[in-house]
Amino acid sequence: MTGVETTLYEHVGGREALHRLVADWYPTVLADPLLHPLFGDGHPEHIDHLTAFLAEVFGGPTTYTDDLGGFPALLEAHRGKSIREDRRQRFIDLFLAAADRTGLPGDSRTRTALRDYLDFGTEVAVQNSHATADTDLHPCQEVPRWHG
Ligand code: HEM
Repeated sequence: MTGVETTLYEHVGGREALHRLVADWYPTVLADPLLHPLFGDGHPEHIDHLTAFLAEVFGGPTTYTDDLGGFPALLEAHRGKSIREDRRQRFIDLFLAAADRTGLPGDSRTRTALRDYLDFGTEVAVQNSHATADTDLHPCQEVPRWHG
């Protein structure tokens, strides 16, 4: 967006705010009857991995790409999961609820970016989760950078 000086990452409160959000969201995913069958009892490292991924998407440090496997790791995580639309929507709803609970800024820059990115990112995850060949994969083949 023209004239905006800060990255989205800085604008939303940096790693601390994103970590707070993901750490609040993850237990609600594990406790959710619709999502539990997919996530099982979870993996504690998921919180740090998703935090790093979102930080990178929003213009923060590139830790996910540099140290955590980058886009190939993300692809691998969703491969074969056959994510259904109702589960995709629940994933988003729980994320937005956690954003409210943890006090992520309520301004339109933050909320528009969050909603738009979640719509996009979950579409990518869903498509890739159904792919049986590389040609079925979503065309976005890298960690996206979301400018808002
Ligand atoms: C914005 C959309 C999404 C993003 C950014 C995202 C990101 C991630 C990341 C970073 C990981 C961990 C990979 C690693 O360990 O490096 C992961 C794993 C996973 N994701 Fe997603 N994801 C998205 C959407 C979804 C959706 C919609 C579902 C299902 C409803 C889903 C289900 C899973 C599952 C089941 C795992 C494995 C978790 C585990 O190891 O315990 N993801 N995702």
